[in-house]
Amino acid sequence: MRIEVVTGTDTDVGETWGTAALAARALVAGLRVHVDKPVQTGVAPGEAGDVETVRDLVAAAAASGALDAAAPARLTVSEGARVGPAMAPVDAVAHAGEGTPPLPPLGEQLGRWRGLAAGVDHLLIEGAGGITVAWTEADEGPVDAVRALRAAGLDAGLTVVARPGLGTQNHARLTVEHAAARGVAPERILVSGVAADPDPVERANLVFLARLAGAHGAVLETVPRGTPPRVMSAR
Ligand SMILES: C[C@@H]1NC(=O)N[C@@H]1CCCCCC(=O)O
Repeated sequence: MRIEVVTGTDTDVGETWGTAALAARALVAGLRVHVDKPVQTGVAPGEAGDVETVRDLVAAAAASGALDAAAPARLTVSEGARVGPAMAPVDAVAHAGEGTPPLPPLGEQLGRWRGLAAGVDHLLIEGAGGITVAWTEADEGPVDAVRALRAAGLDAGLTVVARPGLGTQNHARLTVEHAAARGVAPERILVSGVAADPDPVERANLVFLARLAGAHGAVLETVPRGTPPRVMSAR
């Protein structure tokens, strides 16, 4: 049983796309996969959230023949909480108005993850935005999640999803160094949305990110643009 907590270097860097690619890779290997989003914000009741997007991408990949026809049945998804405003989770609760329940505390999320992990081979936990964005009112986020999972005896690691374009060097380095300083060196940097023919900026960024990953014992992998989302080892 493997648990992978997925965070971004920022919001909108292709975290869900990267999560779908990681799910697809595990499904191709024949594993039973669960994708959980502890806190989904910015989505109204009944609308598709990020985990439904992952499920739809996997279904489309199977329909196109890129995944075996039985793969979608090996994938399950869930959300821990959903809060309407498109804001950081703590702010979303504050702005959602009276009657909005507080965010689930980390202990409650941990209990859910233990239950979810028991039924599958691979559990992916997708965050909300970047590494310091809190999932709880006690200011806990992805690093705390990995630490709590490990403290509970589970095999958990951290993946950082980065975008390929200008600005990613600073965001990626801050993210990786923050995680490492808190005792959770990322195991993977996943560059989401890499062009088939990267421009000089993207090529330089891939070199930079490979060096950053190497310095922290992480692997660098990419998810090319274009469906289906798939993980490739970096050039
Ligand atoms: C709205 C989006 N929904 C979601 O689940 N993640 C995004 C939230 C990102 C929060 C970024 C906070 C910040 O870094 O400023």
